[in-house]
Amino acid sequence: MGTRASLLARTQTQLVADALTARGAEVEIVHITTDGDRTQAAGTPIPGTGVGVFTSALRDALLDGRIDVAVHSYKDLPTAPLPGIVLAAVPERADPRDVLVARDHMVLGELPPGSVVGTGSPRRAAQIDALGLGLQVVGIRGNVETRIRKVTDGEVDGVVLARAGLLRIGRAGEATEVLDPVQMLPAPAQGALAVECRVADTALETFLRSTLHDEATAAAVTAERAVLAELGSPCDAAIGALADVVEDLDDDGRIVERLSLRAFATTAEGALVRNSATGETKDAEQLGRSLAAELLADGAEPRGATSA
Ligand SMILES: NCc1[nH]cc(CCC(=O)O)c1CC(=O)O
Repeated sequence: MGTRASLLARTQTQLVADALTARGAEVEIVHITTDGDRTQAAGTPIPGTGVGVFTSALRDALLDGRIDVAVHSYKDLPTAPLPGIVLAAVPERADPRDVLVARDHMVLGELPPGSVVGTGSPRRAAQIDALGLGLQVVGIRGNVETRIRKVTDGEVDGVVLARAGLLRIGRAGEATEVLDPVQMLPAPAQGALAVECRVADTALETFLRSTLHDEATAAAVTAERAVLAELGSPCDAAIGALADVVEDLDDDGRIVERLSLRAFATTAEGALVRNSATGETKDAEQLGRSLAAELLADGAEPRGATSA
């Protein structure tokens, strides 16, 4: 198995490795350095887009046989499938919500106007602006530990991070507020992992799927990513989406599972447009696509139109 060298990536890979080992697999983990890690370490911004910079080196290693299994943060993967590689399993997702880590134990509403919130995510920045609290958003980069340190060091008053990442590295207790998705919709597939192998390794694919795959997570993430595929790309798009599997009653009064999906995107002027829909879990992809179409009809900026 290959992993990036960051604490979060290593922890996520170990989580999957442990599950495979428990089922009798022999696992060796190798570290792969990505362009994203290199540019991040050098402190240079990744121009325009971060799409795939963290995931492409792992996929290269998979394709050329240095590794057999790659574990990605699903939300960092480009939406287009890559020939030769198959998504073998989507394990049960961790908490998809974002959290605030702020100075003096403050929640968002307690930060005085003018307070500086650090995030490199256009999605988080757009939603913080939309709260109208007078907070100032500054772009920051670096791994999770680096970003928390910017609060401790007083460089910023707060940062917004994925709760799943903090949970995995054992630092969820440092969050000062868990942000409600009504205020802060997470990135599509946030908190979920994507476990990939080569298309040709069908026995390995079957093993990974039977050991790791979670259908409810996969349905939710499929709907969320379908919104993204229609409207933008990971990292550079101010797009949020969150699907929950909920219980509903069908026409005969029987309990059925349905997907409840909410999403937002931004107009060319930077205003938020939000919408929501529910559908059957088996139609997850279609549910996401039609919600994206509604967002476009509501004025969301179409894919590729953005210059910033
Ligand atoms: N963009 C980086 C990234 N990719 C995955 C996670 C956290 C884990 C996850 O969301 O699955 C993070 C850090 C963050 O957004 O705070």
